[in-house]
Amino acid sequence: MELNGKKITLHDMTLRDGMHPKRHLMSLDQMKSIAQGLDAAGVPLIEVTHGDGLGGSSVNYGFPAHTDEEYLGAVIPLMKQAKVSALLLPGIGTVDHLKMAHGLGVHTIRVATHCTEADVSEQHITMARKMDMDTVGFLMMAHMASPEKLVSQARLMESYGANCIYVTDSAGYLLPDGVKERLSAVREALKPETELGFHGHHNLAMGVANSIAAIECGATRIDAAAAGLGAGAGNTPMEVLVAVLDRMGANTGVDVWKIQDVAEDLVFPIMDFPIRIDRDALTLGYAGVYGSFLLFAKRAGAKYGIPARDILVELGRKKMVGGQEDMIEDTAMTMARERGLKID
Ligand SMILES: C[C@H](O)CC(=O)C(=O)O
Ligand SMILES: [Mn+2]
Repeated sequence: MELNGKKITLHDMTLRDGMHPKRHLMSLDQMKSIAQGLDAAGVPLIEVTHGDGLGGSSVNYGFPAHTDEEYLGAVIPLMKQAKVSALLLPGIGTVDHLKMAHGLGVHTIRVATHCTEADVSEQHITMARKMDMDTVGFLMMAHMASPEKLVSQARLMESYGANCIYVTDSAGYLLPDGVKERLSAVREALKPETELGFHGHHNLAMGVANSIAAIECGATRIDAAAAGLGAGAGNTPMEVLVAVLDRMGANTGVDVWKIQDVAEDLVFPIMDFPIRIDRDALTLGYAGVYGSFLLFAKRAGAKYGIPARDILVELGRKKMVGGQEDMIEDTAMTMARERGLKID
C-alpha cells in the first residue's frame, strides 16, 4: 500500500503504558528527558500518567514514584511542539482528575472503558468536550467484542461527544484480519469527521502489521512506544513504525533517525528488564489476557509456586478484564491448592 503523503498522527505511549513495566516508578528526570527527546523527534502527541491513568495510584494498581500532577506539571512546560494527553478510566479517575489535567494544560483526554462498557464514559466525555478538549473514547480489550458490538459502543462514545474513537488491542491478541473487521465496521458506522485510532500490543509480534491494517481501514491516529516500552511485550515499537510508515510514504512528521536515538539512548537504558516476547508475554497474546496483568501474574506465581504462564492461561479462560487485578492472586492461590502445594 502506498500512503501518498497521508497524515498519520502518532501518539506516544512510552510515558504511560511504559509505566506498567516500570511499576509506575519512573523518575521525573526520566520522564522529562524522554518527553523532550520525543518532542524534538517530532512526535505530536505524548501520553503522561500512571499506567492505569489519572488516579491510578492505589494498592490495586500500584503506587507511582510521583503524582500525576507532578509528572504532568514537569513535562508540559518543556514541550516545544508536542501536545500532552492523559488517560482516564472512569471509576479510577474522576471528573476532578479531569479538571486537574485540563488546568495543567493537558490537550487530549482519552476516556477508556472495557469494550462492552462504553456507557460508563458519558460524564467524563461530556465534561471533556465542554472544556473543549480533544476527546477520545478508548475501547479496551477489543478482541472480546464482535465488530457489531464495538460499533454500538463506539456510537455511544461518539454520541457523548468523543471526536475520536480507538480500537484498543489491550491483550495483543488480534491478527490483522481481526483488526480490519473491527476498524472497517466502526469506520462505516461513525460520522466521517470522527477520527479513528488503533492501540496495539506486540505480544504476537503484530504491533506494526496491525497498525498498518488499521490505517488501511481508516485509522488516522496510531499509538506506539519508543523501544516498545509498554505492558506485556510492549506497544507497537515507535521507531519501527516510523521507519515503515516513512517507506510507505505516510506523513508522520517524526524524524526516522531521531526517534531511533530516543529508543536506543533514552528508553532502552531505563528498562528494568528487556521488553521482549518471552513465554509469558507471548501467552498474553495467545490467550487474550490484559497486558498489564503480566507483572501481577509473575508476582503471584513466585509467591504460590505456580508458573506465571499457567496463571495467565487461567485468567484468559476466565475472561478476566482490567479492574480485576485483585483476582489474580486469588486465582494463583486456588491453583496452588488444586495442585496440592503448601500455602503459607
Ligand atoms: C489501562 C490500560 O493500560 C490501557 C491500555 O493501554 C490498554 O488497554 O492497552
Ligand atoms: Mn496498552
